[in-house]
Parts: sequence; C-alpha cells; structure tokens
Amino acid sequence: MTEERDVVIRLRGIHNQFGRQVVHHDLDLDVYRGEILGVVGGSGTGKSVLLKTIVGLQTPQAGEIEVLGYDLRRGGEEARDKVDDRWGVMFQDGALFSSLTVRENVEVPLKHVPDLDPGTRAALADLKISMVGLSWSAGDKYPSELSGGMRKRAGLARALALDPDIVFLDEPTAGLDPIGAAAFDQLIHGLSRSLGLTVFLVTHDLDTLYAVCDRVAVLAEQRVLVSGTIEEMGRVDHPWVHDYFHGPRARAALTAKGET
Ligand SMILES: Nc1ncnc2c1ncn2[C@@H]1O[C@H](COP(=O)(O)OP(=O)(O)OP(=O)(O)O)[C@@H](O)[C@H]1O
Repeated sequence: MTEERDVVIRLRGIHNQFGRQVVHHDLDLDVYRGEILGVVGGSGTGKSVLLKTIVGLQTPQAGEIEVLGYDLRRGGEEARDKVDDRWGVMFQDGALFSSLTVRENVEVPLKHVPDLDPGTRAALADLKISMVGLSWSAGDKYPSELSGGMRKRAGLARALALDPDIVFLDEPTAGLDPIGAAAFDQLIHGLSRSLGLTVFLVTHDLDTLYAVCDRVAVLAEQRVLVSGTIEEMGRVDHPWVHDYFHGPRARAALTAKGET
C-alpha cells in the first residue's frame, strides 16, 4: 500500500510567457508537506519566475495554482488573503528595508496581526532573530552593518515571522563562503525538521541539494522535466540532468556528504 502524501503546493498546466519568450509551458509540480524541495535548472529556465508565480508576483497566462488547498487563480484576492500569512519568502539578498533595523524588518509582517501590542511584536521579532542564529544585539543593527550571511539570516527571520507552513528561498547560499553556506544549509534543515516547515528552495548549489533536500525538481524544456530524490536523479537519462548529477561538482558534493 502506498502512503498518501499531503500536497501543499499543486501546479497544473502553468504557462508563463514574456513577449514571444515562453518560459513555462504545461508545467506541473507537486510539493509535499514538510519536505525540502530543491528546484534546479540551467540559467534562465524559469526557477525564479516559478517561485514568483506561486507567491503571486507573476501572473501566468494559464494554469492552476493550489496552495494549502486554496485555488489561487480562481479564488482571487480572498484565497490569497487566506494563504498570505501562511508562507514566507526570502529573496537572494534578504531584500531587507535598508532604513529599518533588523528587528523592525522582522516586525513588518507582524504588523498585519490584529491586537498585537508593540512590546509583544518586538519580543516575537527577537525570538525569530534568535531562531536563525543571530545574536540579540543584531536586532538593533541596520542591514548595512551586517555581513552577507547575517543579512540572509535576517531575511529568513522575517520570512519566519508569521510561523508559516511554507518558506520560499531564492538561492539562499549564493554569495556565501563555503563555511557560511554549509551553516545556512544546516539552519534550513534544522528549522524545517523542528517546525515541520515545507521549503521550496531555488538553488544552483549542489552542496545544498545533497546536504538538505528531500527531493529535487529539475526545470528544463519549459516544464518540470523530472522530480524525485537525488538518488533517482542519478538514474535519469537526459543530457542536462545526467551532466548535472554526474559532473565533478556533484561528485564532490556527494563526497562531502560522506556517501562515496
Ligand atoms: N519580468 C520579466 N520580463 C521579461 N522577461 C522576464 C521577466 N522575468 C523573467 N524573465 C525572463 O524569464 C526567463 C527566466 O528567468 P528566471 O529569472 O526565472 O530564470 P532562472 O532560472 O531563475 O535563472 P538563474 O538561474 O540565472 O537565476 C529569463 O529569460 C528572464 O530573462
């Protein structure tokens, strides 16, 4: 008997086009509750556009988007309102407001919570700041006073502010040194497991894929060409997938994970 898995994001027949450039055509994808899904693909295959499509920053020309059981295309504003505080998004550079301190940045999504007094709001922000491994004093700092890795952690704290079911991460380890990247991978993994978070993670970083992802979805030929475990990816007979998962970088990442 196969176990039914709880699908939290279901995409069907997504079509995204800019002018004459078709980025996605007839794209289907399921994301399961509690998993860390790595979304990979060559440059320009539409990984970021896909993330933006799900969170409502890009409107596809066709297709169905269902998140946490809500039909976001047919359900309109009302459906989006229902899920808006159940996901968090972290863009590449953290996308923090430069004129606000880290604590004030993390407080931004909390301002939508009714009846939350300023003291409680600040305390909740501090809790998220410590959850992502930043010191208490980081809350008073401005983004320009932080390192790239700290800014990413602050961006993650803001994405976690409303205790979301799903977090979307766009290249979270880009620009980090290998030690900082590995630490960030472990942070994502630990948070996902302890909070039961579903993570939709766009990445080029093979170490991240091998270290933390439960499944991988490969974008190619304007759709999700294949999805499955890394082990399954190793058996896929497609030139890009083969080169990606059998290349020297993949071998190094596998060795680093200790599975030679
Ligand atoms: N707003 C837009 N207007 C026009 N074209 C766009 C827009 N957004 C994205 N594109 C195009 O869509 C394609 C996919 O872009 P996207 O940023 O999703 O790629 P990606 O797979 O994330 O690439 P990379 O790995 O290089 O970050 C690119 O050719 C890009 O130029």
